[in-house]
Amino acid sequence: MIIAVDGPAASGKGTIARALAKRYGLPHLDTGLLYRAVAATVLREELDPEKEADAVAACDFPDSLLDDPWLRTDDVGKVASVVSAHPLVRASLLQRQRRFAGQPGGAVLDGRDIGTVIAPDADVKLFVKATPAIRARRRHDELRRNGANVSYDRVLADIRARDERDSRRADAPMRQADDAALLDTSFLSIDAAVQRAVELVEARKAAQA
Ligand SMILES: Nc1ncnc2c1ncn2[C@@H]1O[C@H](COP(=O)(O)OP(=O)(O)OP(=O)(O)O)[C@@H](O)[C@H]1O
Ligand SMILES: Nc1ccn([C@@H]2O[C@H](COP(=O)(O)O)[C@@H](O)[C@H]2O)c(=O)n1
Repeated sequence: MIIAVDGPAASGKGTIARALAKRYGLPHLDTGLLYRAVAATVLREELDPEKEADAVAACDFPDSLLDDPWLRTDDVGKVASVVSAHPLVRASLLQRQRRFAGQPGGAVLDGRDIGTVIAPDADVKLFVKATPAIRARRRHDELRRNGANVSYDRVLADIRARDERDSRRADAPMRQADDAALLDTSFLSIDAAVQRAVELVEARKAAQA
């Protein structure tokens, strides 16, 4: 079974994807990490994220980079959203994601274009959303827990800018696939959001049986 989980930054899609992977015994890929690894390489090598050729050169990163906690920071996330708009960067990361999705038994992938581009034939597609203010609150809390000294207003502005870039780019913009179930986590606890996701997966499985 392939489960595609898409949605904007800090909507809770990673939390839900990890929980679904555990529940159904499937491997999980956080595809945002791949774009973050490209961004981190661009930053480390002092390349220009706006230049497609520079970003493409950064796609050849070592797998070990994916474990670097630096990738999870907001600064890297912002640059990830810039490099991810280049079609040649997306093309360079496409096969890796498709191979992961296509492994025997299936997989859970979360990102922005899983249900639309990476795995358009996924058995189950979820689009996870929450209001920008609630997402900013969650991300701000998370950053503060991790020791970052950043204001809520700055986090909200970053989230809005990232939404804008991710949904307006020409190639593989973030959007809900026509056949994806919408899961609004704005007023759900983590447990309730995961429970709802499981219900949606079970409903989709039953409809396909
Ligand atoms: N339903 C929820 N209620 C409260 N907090 C939540 C909920 N879902 C997730 N969170 C928290 O919000 C933060 C962002 O969640 P998560 O990392 O799953 O989002 P994401 O959509 O994968 O973000 P990104 O695209 O930036 O990787 C985390 O600190 C997580 O614990
Ligand atoms: N399938 C995807 C996944 C991510 N992106 C881009 O990467 C940025 C960081 O992603 P996170 O999920 O780790 O926040 C994101 O803002 C997107 O620009 C993507 O394009 N496609």
